[in-house]
Amino acid sequence: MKQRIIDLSVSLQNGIPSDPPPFLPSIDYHSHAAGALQLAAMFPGLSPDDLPEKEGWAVEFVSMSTHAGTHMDAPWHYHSHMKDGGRSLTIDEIPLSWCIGPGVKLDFRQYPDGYVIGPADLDKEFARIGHTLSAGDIVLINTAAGDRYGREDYLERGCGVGRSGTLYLTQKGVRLVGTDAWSWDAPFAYTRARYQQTGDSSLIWEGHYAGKETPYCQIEKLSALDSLPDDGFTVISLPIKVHRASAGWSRTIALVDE
Ligand SMILES: N[C@@H](CC(=O)c1ccccc1NC=O)C(=O)O
Repeated sequence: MKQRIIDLSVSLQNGIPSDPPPFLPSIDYHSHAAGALQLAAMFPGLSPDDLPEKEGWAVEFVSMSTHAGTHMDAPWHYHSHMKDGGRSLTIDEIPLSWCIGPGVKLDFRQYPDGYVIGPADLDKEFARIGHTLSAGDIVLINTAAGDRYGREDYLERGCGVGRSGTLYLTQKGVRLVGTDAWSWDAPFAYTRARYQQTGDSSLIWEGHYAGKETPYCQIEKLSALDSLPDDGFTVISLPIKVHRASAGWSRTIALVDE
């Protein structure tokens, strides 16, 4: 069967507000002209003028966190150990069977920024699209943040999934979820206000911390979720293996039957 490939990943890019300022990625581009000098230095007697149109190699040096761009969080990101005491999985330990599977997309673009999705919202959306959740499904949420990537308000846009919503998914055997927002949790600007009003620290990062009970991974900063069907597609998201790390950059794609 013929399959269409949809790229669900963003490009890492300088100069866009993709993360809080201290965490912005930085890409240092070395030109073909600079590369000609580097290459010539490795071959005594060679001049940059001897290279094709005086060009050597282009290369980039990148400084960034493991959470820059489209990436997958491992349970180690949200706690060092699980509720039962076992050490949390790091990104290099995630079973690849979690990373490839049937996808289902939930459309939460109409929910207000900062809204915390719970089981009733999930039930309503699964009923609307007529999908029965199965163990191993990869659940992607399309939020209002999706079409704001690279814009000033990206970090404050979209809804997130709370503790009860996350447990609803993981208790049914979901091991990988994804969002086009900055975090699986609601934007911190809203959680900060709720924390200030209530003093309740259990509201902070509640969706992430729910993974201490049943481990799961979340892909963040996805792109183009609006071009996916509701279900009937395969997600492939293979995180780069960074030894004992909390996350890995992950080129994420969907395969849709034509
Ligand atoms: N959005 C992520 C956190 C995150 O992206 C992050 C956390 C710590 C340091 C840097 C981060 N992001 C980008 O560099 C989350 O809520 O899991």
